[in-house]
Amino acid sequence: MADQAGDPLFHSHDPIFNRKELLHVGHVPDEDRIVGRDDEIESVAAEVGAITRGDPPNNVMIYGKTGTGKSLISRHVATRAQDAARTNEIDCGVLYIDCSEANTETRATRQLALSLKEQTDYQENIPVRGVGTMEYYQHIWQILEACFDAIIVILDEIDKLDNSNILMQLSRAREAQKTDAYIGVIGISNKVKYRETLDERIDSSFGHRELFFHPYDASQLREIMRNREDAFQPAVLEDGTIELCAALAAKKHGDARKAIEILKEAGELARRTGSEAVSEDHIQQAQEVAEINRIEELTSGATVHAKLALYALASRIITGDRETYKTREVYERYVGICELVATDPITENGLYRQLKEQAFLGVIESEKTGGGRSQGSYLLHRLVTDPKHIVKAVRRDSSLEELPTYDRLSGSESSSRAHDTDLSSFS
Ligand SMILES: Nc1ncnc2c1ncn2[C@@H]1O[C@H](COP(=O)(O)OP(=O)(O)OP(=O)(O)O)[C@@H](O)[C@H]1O
Repeated sequence: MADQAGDPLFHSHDPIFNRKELLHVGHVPDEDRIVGRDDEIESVAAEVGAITRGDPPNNVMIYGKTGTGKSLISRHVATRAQDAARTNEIDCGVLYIDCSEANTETRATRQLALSLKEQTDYQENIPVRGVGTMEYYQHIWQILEACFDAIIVILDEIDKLDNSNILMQLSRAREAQKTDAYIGVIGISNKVKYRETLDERIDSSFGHRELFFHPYDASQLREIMRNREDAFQPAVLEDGTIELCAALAAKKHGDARKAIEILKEAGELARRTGSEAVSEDHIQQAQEVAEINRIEELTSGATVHAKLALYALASRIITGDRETYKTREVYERYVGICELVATDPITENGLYRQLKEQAFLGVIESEKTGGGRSQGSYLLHRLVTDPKHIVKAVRRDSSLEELPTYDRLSGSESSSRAHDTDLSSFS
């Protein structure tokens, strides 16, 4: 076998990245790389901080759009509280549960029990299957009794849990004499209306404070990225790239994750194309890739007809002179497109339902407009993103790759190619 270090196939030096791990999705940055969240850090600490003095903490719910630092700040404060508690000789555990994966009470309690076991020298076997929620709670109470004075449990994406009983069990554990340890829960959700979904009994026993994290503005996003500039080799990021990346992410909704992802993708693009620097052009291209990926992900569970409906709306916008179209107008285009891909169309009513589902997923916006008493009202549909991205995302479906490209629809590609599609039905 060839010696990898000496094999010219594998470069020992990465010309673009220096510490790429700083840009990985799951990376938790050090304290000195956290920017623009001082007030939020203090607010969360004020709720759970009593733990560090051996007093009962408050539960707290953090709301905010994606990428606004909810998970990061929760983990950061919980870890600092754990350290501060230790200096006061208080044993405080920190547990993080991603409820989008552990989305049932059994899964969440199993993960809690297993994580607690991992942090201690608890000897009893905790089976991973074949036992119910009650048994996992038993292990949790036993471990808490034996090993902890307090714990902070972070329940990320809490709205994905199929029921919220765990909140009641954790907040009533002392009262029900299951354990003497104090338990503080930090719940995290993108859905501001989560509280309304809680059973009254659970809501009252959970008795939490609510905090709202606002989106970052462009200057905060710039700072967040500047603080990770050493992810790249010195002088690789051209002037203006971070500013552009921050401006693009701020335009979306101030999502720090998106900003970091775009920066990383731009670096990958530069490396793939053999460039020595990351330019504004790489950032623009990376943003497009990120947006197409996002749409592909959002529509991954959708039917072919839903994708064709989206494509029909996008193609109307590209070839027309308006941003909004009625269901009937989208349907007419959709029927023509079905012919192109040899698929039987569904009914107009069926298409209307598909469009409504896409509105629910946040890919389009549908607004009722109309017409006065005699004319009746109708829906107008608009895309939330650039139609070019929709066309590219839909064409990634292997059964739909024969659909006309964006360039073909917009007329920027010549129509003399061998496999040209007849667009006469699009007029
Ligand atoms: N204030 C900040 N300073 C530095 N990096 C940040 C900051 N806020 C967020 N980030 C980075 O942005 C990414 C997303 O942050 P985080 O996971 O905390 O967002 P979130 O609000 O929990 O999003 P979601 O609801 O999608 O889970 C992470 O990589 C995180 O390190």
